[in-house]
Parts: sequence; structure tokens; C-alpha cells
Amino acid sequence: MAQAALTIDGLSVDFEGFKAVNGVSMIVEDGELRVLLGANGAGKTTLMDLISGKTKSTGGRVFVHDTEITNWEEHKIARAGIGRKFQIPSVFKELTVRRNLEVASCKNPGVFANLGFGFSAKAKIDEVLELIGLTEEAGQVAAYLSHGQTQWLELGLLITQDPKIILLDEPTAGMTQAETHKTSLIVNNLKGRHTIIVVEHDMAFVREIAERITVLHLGQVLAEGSVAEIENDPKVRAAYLGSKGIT
Ligand SMILES: Nc1ncnc2c1ncn2[C@@H]1O[C@H](COP(=O)(O)OP(=O)(O)OP(=O)(O)O)[C@@H](O)[C@H]1O
Repeated sequence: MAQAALTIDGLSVDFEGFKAVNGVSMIVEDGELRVLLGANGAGKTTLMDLISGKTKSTGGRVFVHDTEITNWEEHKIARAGIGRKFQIPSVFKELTVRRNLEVASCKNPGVFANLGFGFSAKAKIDEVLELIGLTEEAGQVAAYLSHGQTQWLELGLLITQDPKIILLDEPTAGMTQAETHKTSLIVNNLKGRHTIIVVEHDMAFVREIAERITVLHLGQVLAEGSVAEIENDPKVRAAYLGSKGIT
């Protein structure tokens, strides 16, 4: 049976009486890709903030595998294996794509020490370049990348650090249709290699990547299931975008 990578148990946060996340429980298995859906204000970003330690919870618990990380400091949670990609990229614009990945790999020498220096480190970076679809741009200075390419490089920086769990906040925000499609190919390639939680509004993208979806509504879990189950769930249709359902 698959092992739980992330266990969230009754997680809550109270902002001066307002419960933005209210008793959320969910289990994400090793290698699973989980999509978090919900209307504006449902609590998705706050839940990601609670998992990554940006916001401290007022109730409930979070575990990475068997380690409880509830309300640890953000950097300690990152070290425990939770990597988060924000919409605002943190790439070094003056460095090439490959150099950016090399710098990121130095932040986690353990991964590369295991592989040995030199050829193996290069091979690992080549593998990441391939995964994020930037092999041809390896020698290009990051400043000249398109918005989509910059986002993929940012994802590459995260992968290079080998987190146990990757949190992606709206990875296709601001992307063209073609870039969104390529992002779905990249995310699909990551399936099974990494445990990933994606917050996303774009249903066309969600249909391309989703296995299991958790729907949040008013800070609580409203439903959990496959794309088809979620799209046909009357509770979800009623709560999400009024009576029009998910579009
Ligand atoms: N620090 C805070 N103090 C008070 N209220 C907050 C705080 N952070 C978030 N909220 C409120 O909590 C609710 C959930 O917000 P959150 O940003 O998590 O929703 P979301 O599902 O990510 O929405 P969106 O899709 O619009 O990003 C909102 O009503 C928001 O105004």
C-alpha cells in the first residue's frame, strides 16, 4: 500500500475569529499529484501557507511521512522536504539556465554528494533540463526567457533541491494556452517521481493533470475524488461558481 507523504489532520487557522481554514483533513500519498480547487476565498492559499509554515495554525496537525511539522519555522519545514513554488520567480536573471540549476543544486549538496561530483552532477542537471523542457535553452541567460520558460526554470530550481513534497501555487497564471499545455506535460512527467500539490483555477489544465482533486469551500473540505466525480458532484456544482458548476 502507498505510504502517506503528507498527512493533514483537522488543520485550522483563526484570523481574529474568522476561520479561513476550518478543520481540514487530507492524506496525500507518496508520488501522488493532488489538485486543490475552490472558489475565490475558499482557503486554498491559506492551506498552502499552513503546510509551508508561512502561517501558523491554531488547531490540527501536519505530518511529512512520520514527522510532525506542525507550526515549525518555515526554513525548518523546507529542510524537512516541503518545497514551494510561488508565482513570482526567484531565478538569477543574469545567469544562464544551466548555471541557475547548478547554483540551486549547491544549496542541497547532499543530493549531489550521493551522486558524486562532476559527471553525475551534470547528468542530474541534464535530467532536470529535460524534465522542464529547457534543454535547448541551457546556455541562454535567464533574463531572455519568456514568462512560461521562467516559470519552468523556477520549477526546475525546486526539483533540483529534491523536495519530498512540491507545492505549486497556480503554476499556469499568466501563461499562454501553449505554455499552459506544455506545463501540463511537465507536471505529468513529474508524476510518480515527486509528491505534488497544485492549487489551480484553470479547469482545462486541471483536466489534463488531475488524478485526485480536493475541493475546499469556506475553509472546509467539500468533496474529494476524480475529475469526473468532482465535476458531477451536485454539492460542488452548487458551491462553485453558483449553479453553473465548474467551467
Ligand atoms: N492574514 C489574514 N487575515 C485575515 N483574513 C485572511 C488572511 N489571509 C486570508 N484571509 C481570508 O481567508 C479567506 C481565504 O483566503 P485564501 O487566500 O486562502 O483563499 P483562496 O482559496 O486561496 O482564494 P483565491 O483563489 O482568491 O486565491 C479569505 O476570505 C481571505 O480574505
